[in-house]
Amino acid sequence: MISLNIEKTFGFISKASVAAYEAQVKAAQEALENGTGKGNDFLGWLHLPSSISQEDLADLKATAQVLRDNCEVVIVAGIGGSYLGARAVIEALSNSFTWLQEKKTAPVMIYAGHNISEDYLYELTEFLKDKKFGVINISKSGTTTETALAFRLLKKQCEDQRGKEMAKKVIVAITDAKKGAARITADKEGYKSFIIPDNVGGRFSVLTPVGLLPIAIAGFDIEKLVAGAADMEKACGVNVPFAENPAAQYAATRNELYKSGKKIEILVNFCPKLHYVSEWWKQLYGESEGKENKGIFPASVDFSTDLHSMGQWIQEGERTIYETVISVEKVDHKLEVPSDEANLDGLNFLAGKRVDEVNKMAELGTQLAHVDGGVPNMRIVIEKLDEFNIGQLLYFFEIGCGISGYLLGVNPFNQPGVEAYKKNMFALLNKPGYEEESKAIQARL
Ligand SMILES: O=P(O)(O)OC[C@H]1O[C@H](O)[C@H](O)[C@@H](O)[C@@H]1O
Repeated sequence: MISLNIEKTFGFISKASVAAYEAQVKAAQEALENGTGKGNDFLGWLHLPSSISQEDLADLKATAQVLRDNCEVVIVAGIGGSYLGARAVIEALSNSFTWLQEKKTAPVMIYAGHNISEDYLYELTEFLKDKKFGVINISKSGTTTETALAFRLLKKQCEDQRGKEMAKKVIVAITDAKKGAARITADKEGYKSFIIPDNVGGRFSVLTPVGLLPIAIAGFDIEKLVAGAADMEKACGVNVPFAENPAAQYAATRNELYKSGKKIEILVNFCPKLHYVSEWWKQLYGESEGKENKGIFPASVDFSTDLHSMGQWIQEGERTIYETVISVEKVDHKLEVPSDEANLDGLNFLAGKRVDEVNKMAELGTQLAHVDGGVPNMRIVIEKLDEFNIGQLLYFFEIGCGISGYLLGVNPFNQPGVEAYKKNMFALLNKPGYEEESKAIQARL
């Protein structure tokens, strides 16, 4: 079970000030539960874990098996909420060198449609030339340029390389039930498709087919992932007392820190496999809260790596930050530091110790140093990196985000600001329908 420790924020904010959020948090939880708050048409994620059926999972697993049987490589084409959740889970659970291993137990998962780099796409299509590959085209709106562009290239290559019939088998669409170009293409081509429910926004969609299908293809147990999330759904339920509800505590603490001038939350890990969990978290909190000229800026670092790059800033830079550390209790493997007679590197004081013990002391030492340096610290402890625990972590952050957004007073479920760059890009590229905008933008250049 995930636990949250906020003790090391109390030198900066008081225990009483966090406790004072109880009523407000309760109101936020009830607004979520009763669908009476802002953005209430996007609450499909709230009870998603407990409502996923065995049939849903069986359908996903069957499709995953088709791709596993027919592909050496699977491209997950999507951006933002349409790829980060899958990537976060897959990378957290995979061997760090999985794509370099000779004997593969699952297709190699590659991501595309999340940038517009010509070199990235060229190099990808080159790499795929002699590969049996499949594609999952993931886009809720079905109109996102980055993803649509990559999919256009990949679809053509897949059909040319593998033939129309096989392409039909190994291309899957995950999109809206009715709207958007991805839906039209999937229906016309006869692709297997899954629906992203209307009331689940992209950044909350990891437990829909958006995340579950790629995760199943990569060989992970989606049943356990969902079970972990469902467990957290209970642990963070509206009837759980404030002091015992980790998501309520997290939401209250971060809002109080924000009020006290801590404008930046840095999500910290000591395990590189969690890098994409942080990327997923940044979208979740950034898009949900960064609006109306307010919102905590979500940042992230991978320690101890970034202690050697960002550590100086965190220790002694502007005191507007706090840290939330994801601490993994148990590692999967055992590796001891060997003893060396010559001891030229002076490391014999570590001989016989587990590498993880060194890492844990780095973690503890960092926490104490940063708190001494004026950085409040929260700790989320998860038992280990497996499907159940990751499922818990995902839902913890989702519900924490819903509550936190309501405490902040914004609509956590829209993202109007994301359209500004798209409008300009379409105007600059002379997209039909943008004639006026094109003229106006040209006049500014
Ligand atoms: O799934 P899609 O409709 O392609 O959207 C993909 C992503 O891009 C959008 O611009 C939004 O800002 C994100 O919230 C979304 O997750």
